[in-house]
Amino acid sequence: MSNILRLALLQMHIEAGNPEANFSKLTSMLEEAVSQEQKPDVIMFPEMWNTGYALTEIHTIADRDGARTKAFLSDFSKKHGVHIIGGSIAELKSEKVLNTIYAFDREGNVAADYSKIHLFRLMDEEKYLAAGDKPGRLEIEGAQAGLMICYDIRFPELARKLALEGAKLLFVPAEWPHPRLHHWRTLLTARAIENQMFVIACNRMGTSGSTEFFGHSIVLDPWGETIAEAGEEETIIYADIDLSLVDAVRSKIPVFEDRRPSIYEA
Ligand SMILES: O=C(O)CCC(=O)C(=O)O
Repeated sequence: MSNILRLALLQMHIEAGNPEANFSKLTSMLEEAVSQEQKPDVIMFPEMWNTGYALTEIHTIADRDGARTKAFLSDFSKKHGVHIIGGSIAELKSEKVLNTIYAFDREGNVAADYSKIHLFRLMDEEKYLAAGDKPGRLEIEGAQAGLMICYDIRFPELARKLALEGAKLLFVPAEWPHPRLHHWRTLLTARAIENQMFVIACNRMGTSGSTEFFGHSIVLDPWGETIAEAGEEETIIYADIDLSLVDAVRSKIPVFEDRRPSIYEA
């Protein structure tokens, strides 16, 4: 089993309230990613890519039980033999709308589902969406990975819990807007450094109403160094990561052995 994983992050524009346009855009970007000479092992995309933040109509346009999304992404991952971290979608479940990541293995099986735990009140999420209540984890080529969505990265406890449970990678789909680029880069870098893990974050780009999204999808290594980062345009970024770096960093600076939780954990 190789320690090297090739990643593709689809930094796409999302049309609010138009799932058809978004499915079509995603399809063409997925086709582009798998047509590269060196096919990616893992493909991911941004938060709420099916509907965008059309919150006032979200109940009507959310994907019921994620059925359409799951069928589409399962077929694609199986056909091309790739892992997919399916961004997140607005999903209607028991008459509630959740913001959910579905991840797929190379055979098209659902490898994990995770619904955003922390709702972002600055964008009225709590008025329209229900929060998830369990962490998201999966295994990719023998390595444990964690899932978080956008605002979740402001909660270091969640990333630390995932790392303590063995995660070496953290995937973060997002719709993170201007003017908080500094927060985006700083928080993601801090999660990578403090947990000595790869952080792979895919943001949307483009505008929606008066909100401007800056892209800057990024892949950070366990030292917090940037391996790849997009600008503000619609693009796909590719990155090769060597999973053995996690153990190397953790043995050089043994943060996890040096923790003293009895002093600072409630
Ligand atoms: O925390 C932030 O500044 C942005 C979060 C956000 O836009 C979201 O969770 O959708």
